[in-house]
Amino acid sequence: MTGTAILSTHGLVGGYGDFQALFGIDLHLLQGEVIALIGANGAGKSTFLKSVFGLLPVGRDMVRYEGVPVGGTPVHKMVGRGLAMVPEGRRLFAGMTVEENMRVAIDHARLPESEGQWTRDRLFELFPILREKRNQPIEDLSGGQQQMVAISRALLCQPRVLLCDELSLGLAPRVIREIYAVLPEIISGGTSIVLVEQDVSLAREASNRLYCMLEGRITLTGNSNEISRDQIAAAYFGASNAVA
Ligand SMILES: Nc1ncnc2c1ncn2[C@@H]1O[C@H](COP(=O)(O)OP(=O)(O)OP(=O)(O)O)[C@@H](O)[C@H]1O
Repeated sequence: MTGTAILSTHGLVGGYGDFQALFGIDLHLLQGEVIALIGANGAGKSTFLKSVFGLLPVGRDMVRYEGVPVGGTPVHKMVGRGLAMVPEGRRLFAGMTVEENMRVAIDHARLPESEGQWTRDRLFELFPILREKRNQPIEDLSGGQQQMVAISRALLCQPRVLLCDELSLGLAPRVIREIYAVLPEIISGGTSIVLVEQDVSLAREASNRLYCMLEGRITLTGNSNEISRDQIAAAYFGASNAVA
């Protein structure tokens, strides 16, 4: 590994009660990098993100942030250290407006809005439609607009690492492109990104490096522009099902 890992996992195991979903995940995210985590339904991608973020119990040494063991740290403290997550399904606060959803993040952020990279104004420049809709209830927004709020809410935590769970889920291709187009700006603001993504082409295009998961294990890793489609197919479905 060259460069400094801002986030890494070491033999990460985890799951739900007696059900083990992750079997020794070794992964690292370098400063300024986007890594994509791909894999079929049920491979363990969301479980991995939740385990890193403190939503599921894991051993302390299994997750390191800037080299410091942080596994099992509660979510609010993870946010305080510099992690934020855009969860699968967005999980916005129903009955609240766009700006009220943003305020919740501001109240729990690593830094005050005035000292952080991300302000509401900057996010309204990134997603102009949200400025127009800022006083509307979240339920009145389209799926794509809600995803923009979810990303904004996470960025207002002023993260140094952003964990994104399936940004493209249920969205039209045009909207997906619009959302993925902001990733370079997020990176240039000093935030590194872990992207969980079902769409392999999108994952390869958007990332520097890629990890493929199968049944709770990493089956392939490498530079996104160097890994072949055949290698991905073998890692995604298991070697015996690889497409020739
Ligand atoms: N809350 C839960 N309780 C028990 N088992 C769960 C729970 N959530 C997920 N699992 C199981 O853990 C395994 C990994 O699921 P996970 O959601 O992490 O996969 P994934 O790769 O994110 O897939 P998807 O794209 O469908 O979300 C699966 O076998 C799944 O059935």
